[in-house]
Amino acid sequence: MYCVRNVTEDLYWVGANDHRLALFENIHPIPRGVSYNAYLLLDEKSVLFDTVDWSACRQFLENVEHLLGGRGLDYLVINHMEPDHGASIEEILLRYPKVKIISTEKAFMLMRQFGFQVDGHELIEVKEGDTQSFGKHVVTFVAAPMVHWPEAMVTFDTTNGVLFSADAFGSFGALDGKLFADEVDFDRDWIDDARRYYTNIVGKYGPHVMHLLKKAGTIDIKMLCPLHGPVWRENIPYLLDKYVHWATYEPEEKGVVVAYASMYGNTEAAAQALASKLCEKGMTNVWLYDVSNTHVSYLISETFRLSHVVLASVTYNLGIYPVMYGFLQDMKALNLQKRTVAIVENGSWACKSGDLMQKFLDDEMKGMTVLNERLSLASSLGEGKEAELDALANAILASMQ
Ligand SMILES: Cc1cc2nc3c(=O)[nH]c(=O)nc-3n(C[C@H](O)[C@H](O)[C@H](O)COP(=O)(O)O)c2cc1C
Repeated sequence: MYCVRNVTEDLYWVGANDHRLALFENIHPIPRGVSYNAYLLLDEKSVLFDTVDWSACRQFLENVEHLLGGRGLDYLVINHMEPDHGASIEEILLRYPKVKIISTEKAFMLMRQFGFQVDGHELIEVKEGDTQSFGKHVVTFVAAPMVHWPEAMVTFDTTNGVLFSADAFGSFGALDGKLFADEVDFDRDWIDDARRYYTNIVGKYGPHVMHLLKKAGTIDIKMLCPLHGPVWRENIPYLLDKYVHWATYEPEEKGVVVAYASMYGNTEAAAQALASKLCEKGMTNVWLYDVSNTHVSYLISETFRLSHVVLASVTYNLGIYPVMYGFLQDMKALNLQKRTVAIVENGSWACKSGDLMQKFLDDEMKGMTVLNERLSLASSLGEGKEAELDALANAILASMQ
């Protein structure tokens, strides 16, 4: 049975939702599932924009077949060939062998590399600024390298202002019927997943995203059709503003993420005490996470959101606690910058974690300001530590002015 929705009068969502996948890219937990979006335009020509993951292929094919109603498929535009969108290309080719595939040179190269059997079909290689008419609708192709793979492009329908934005403006989370962002309370129920999706999947490529956003600023976008998550037809500046923050590594809010690593609870207790101090002093936008039981994708997302980070770690065999070290490496890998960091260290006989975290932040990352004040624990937060704790909280607050 088909499951489709109208996007405009002649454009349809033909994607599918996946609640079975536990880990996106086999790394990131997606407890609310994910959608694979594809779109079918029924103009004088019939045009399919992207395909879906293999797991959603059957539903997708039923959707396309239903809407075509016996009509052939004229074009398949592949904005992004990554297998969670391109895996069903061959199934389309088997059913509609006369379809012409429009994509970039790099995408065709990668399709061959992945073993997608596209040769023998009509391939139309496009580049930045090329246009194509499908009847009433004329589209233009815009290169979007590294958003989030090198072959990516986006397609802008100049007739109605729809931007097929590939992985840009996407989100984790299954749609479950609610196709449009204005059909949900996005700021309450979706923004955390959208941020976690962006920061972990595309976060590294901020300059490339800014490049695309600058190009997008020159066209009159009425609708954003991403390959995951809701379609945007209202309040697009809200999402663009979030993207500018994320892509330039500017925090969205003044606030503190406290990430702690603790084996026996003493470093955790210090993190709690610091959070209480901050709240007592008026900064209540404070969020505590145990790195051992919080997937790092959530830590990354929160670190992109907030201006300040407290790293509280035990020393572990003369090193940083391994899970905390993993978090630091992820921050570096995703190019996170421009945060103010406070350090809490703990060691019972040879405390090293503070110096090592400081060195990592100074040497390996860009634009991180580490506060001079540091809370240093010998096993636990003893009575005599009140002044140090206070000084650290004050330093965090002072750096927010
Ligand atoms: C496996 C293991 C290795 C540790 N290695 C060190 C170390 O090299 N240097 C040190 O000063 N403390 C070391 N510690 C002690 C911890 O850094 C920390 O002081 C202690 O676990 C108390 O903090 P917690 O209650 O937050 O876990 C180690 C503890 C464990 C369990």
